[in-house]
Amino acid sequence: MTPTLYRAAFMHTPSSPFTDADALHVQEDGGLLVDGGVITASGNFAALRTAHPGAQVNDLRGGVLLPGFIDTHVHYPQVRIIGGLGMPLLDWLERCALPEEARLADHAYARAVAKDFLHGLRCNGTTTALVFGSHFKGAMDVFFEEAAQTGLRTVAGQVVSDRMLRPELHTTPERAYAEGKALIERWHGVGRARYAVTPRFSLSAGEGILDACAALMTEFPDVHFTSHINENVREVQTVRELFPGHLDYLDTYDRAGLLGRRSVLAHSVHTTDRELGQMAAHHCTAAHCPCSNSALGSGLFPLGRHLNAGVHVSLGTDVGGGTGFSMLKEGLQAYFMQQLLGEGGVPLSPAHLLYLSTRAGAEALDLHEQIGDFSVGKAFDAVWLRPPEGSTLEAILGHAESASETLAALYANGTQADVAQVWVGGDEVHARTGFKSSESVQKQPPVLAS
Ligand SMILES: O=c1[nH]c(=O)c2nc[nH]c2[nH]1
Ligand SMILES: [Zn+2]
Repeated sequence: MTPTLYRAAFMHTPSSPFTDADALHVQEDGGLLVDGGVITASGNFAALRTAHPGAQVNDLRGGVLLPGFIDTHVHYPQVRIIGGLGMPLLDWLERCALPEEARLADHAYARAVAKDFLHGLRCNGTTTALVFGSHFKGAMDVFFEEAAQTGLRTVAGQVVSDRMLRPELHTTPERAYAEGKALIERWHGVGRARYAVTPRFSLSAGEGILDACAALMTEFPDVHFTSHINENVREVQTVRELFPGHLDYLDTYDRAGLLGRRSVLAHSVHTTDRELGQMAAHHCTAAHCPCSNSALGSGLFPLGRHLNAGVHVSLGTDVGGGTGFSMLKEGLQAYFMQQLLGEGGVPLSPAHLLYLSTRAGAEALDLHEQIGDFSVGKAFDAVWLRPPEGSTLEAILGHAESASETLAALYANGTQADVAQVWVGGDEVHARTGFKSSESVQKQPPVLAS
């Protein structure tokens, strides 16, 4: 097939701005040559055009091209209950989340929810997600079937618990193991799907369930692990009472043998220094979910303490405790919360926000050799942000004087309405009306033109 040369103003962070002051890479009139879904050359458009005269040009000027967003904590069964405000975590679970999760016992309902969920991801420019699944195996088969239809990259798992939720959401260690094994054998590594072993949290998962999870991870060492940790003070206190012989919350996962390079722990708001030291030693990731932490009043994420301890941090929307699928909004809220911490906060630049919503997620999932930025050899997973004509964001971008200002404006103002087109592995997975690859795109000067 003829390679495609994408012409766009693009930005990406092939390294971390937390350790590299020059992490933000910008091409104002850039070119990305894509062959078989993989970036084979990257640089200035004119130079690439000369070197590859036979390539088919896809002109994306008039917007900004970013690596596809990577959401490292988002709940599939909760898409339809986004917006339950005014409750702390445990009340919100009981009143909003769990009644809806019980409805996914019905496969037809689960399929409709999966479609809504996957649509929410892709029309917000999210190309990869670490997905907290359903308690029902059937709803997970449905989810993976629907995900395969969309072309998105998903790392997802059946959620397992055996106490303190609702009886219909409880399983046994034997069933958790058997159903997890069947799902891994059917879906892990098939197309763009991967599997994550997913006990809901230690509050609802006794030692037998955690051991069943560990057995799966021993048998299938390249699957992922995800759960919640230290989100809410009442939750933390309850876990302490349920595991009196354990040192702390992290120790409940650690002693079961669940922590490693591919472990992503959501929230980590009330984590102790001992736990941070162990998370770093195990190379775990903390998935920061600032909109959810704000909506449920869980607390202000201590980003500086995580970074100082050497814990990797990524970003998650935590739909439906969170307030929507936009990783732009999530980045902005992460910035706000560090601002609110005053001197204890980490000042986040636009480059940090881009890194947290793209490359940091790829590292969390151990997929950074394949996705997360626009380096040569990476899959072409991308989101083209192009504000609608006449929008405020269009006006702001037209007057931005630097790449950093442009990026800041995107995070401060960008919404789903600005997502014009989305690709995964070079395949178009979403296009706003009027922006199909097959249709001719209006030619406009690049937003970043100097
Ligand atoms: O924000 C959260 N959402 C959930 O669904 C959940 N379950 C356990 N802990 C949780 N936290
Ligand atoms: Zn969650």
